[in-house]
Amino acid sequence: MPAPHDSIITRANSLLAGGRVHDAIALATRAAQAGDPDALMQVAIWRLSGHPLPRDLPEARRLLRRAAEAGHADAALTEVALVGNGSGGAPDWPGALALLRSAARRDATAAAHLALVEAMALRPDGAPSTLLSGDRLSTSPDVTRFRQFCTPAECAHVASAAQHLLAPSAVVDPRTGRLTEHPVRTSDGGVFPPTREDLVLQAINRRIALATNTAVAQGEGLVVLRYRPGQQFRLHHDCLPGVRNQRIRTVLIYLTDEFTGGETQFPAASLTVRPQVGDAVLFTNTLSDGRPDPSATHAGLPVSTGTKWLATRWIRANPVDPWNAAQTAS
Ligand SMILES: O=C(O)CCC(=O)C(=O)O
Ligand SMILES: [Fe+2]
Repeated sequence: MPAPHDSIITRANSLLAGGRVHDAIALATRAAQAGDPDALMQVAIWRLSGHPLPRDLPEARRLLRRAAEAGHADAALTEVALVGNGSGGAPDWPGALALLRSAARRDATAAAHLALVEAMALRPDGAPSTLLSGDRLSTSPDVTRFRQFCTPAECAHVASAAQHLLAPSAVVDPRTGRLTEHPVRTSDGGVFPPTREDLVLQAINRRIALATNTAVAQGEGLVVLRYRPGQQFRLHHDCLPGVRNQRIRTVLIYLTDEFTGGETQFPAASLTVRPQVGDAVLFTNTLSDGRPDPSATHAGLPVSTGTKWLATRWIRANPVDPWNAAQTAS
């Protein structure tokens, strides 16, 4: 028997670990129905992940709503993310912003997000209200740089929001079972899942959509990479082998510039881009017929000193569903 002071969540998780799935669900669901904020959040997480309950995004949103109303700060932020990015309903920027405003009255994290969003010039749908203009650095490959695409405060936010997502890009060697260095990318990195797309990130994603003349839904989840001295992204192409929905464009946003080395290089154009904080580089990976453009091969050169932080958004030919990873891979 678990100790009586164990939380419902601890008890539900130990029931799950012991294979007593029905008992775990019954315990947490009962507590959620009684209005326990942690239980509401737990059942919402199960509804989002699809384990041990079937995925049900609208139901997850209803549970998050009740948890947020009961004062669960993380539930409130998750609800804001889902309302804004259209998980379990149509994307609703004004609705998400109103929820963020109300969360910001109680929660410092929400208030910090709101301050960053309020400093942006946005249309009612969250897209930038100003035109973005870039400088063409090369035509083959097609590379454009947008100076100060993000403010230093936005860059700092993206990097710090990504801290808990970072994992070494090591892979398991199938022969030895041991972790070994990824053959191409030695940085640490992570992808923001839809549940963690706060409105600062969503506004940046909308800005990227405008700059690339694509729909927000064509973008894969924003990736953040951190390169320490010696780390690099060796020469590669962003197109994926054998997929129908190809990565047609890439946007890189330099989140820091207090480092040496770490330039982005496009050998076919003899082009080397020196990162400056907030600058974005947009390039096209495919030719007009949709096939990969060989000249778009590029590298992130090794960092010599300091730490390079980068945000990458790979943009597909057609919308991707962030809740369906299999679809992203094909
Ligand atoms: O680190 C860089 O400058 C390049 C990153 C890159 O190629 C990518 O994220 O696809
Ligand atoms: Fe790349």
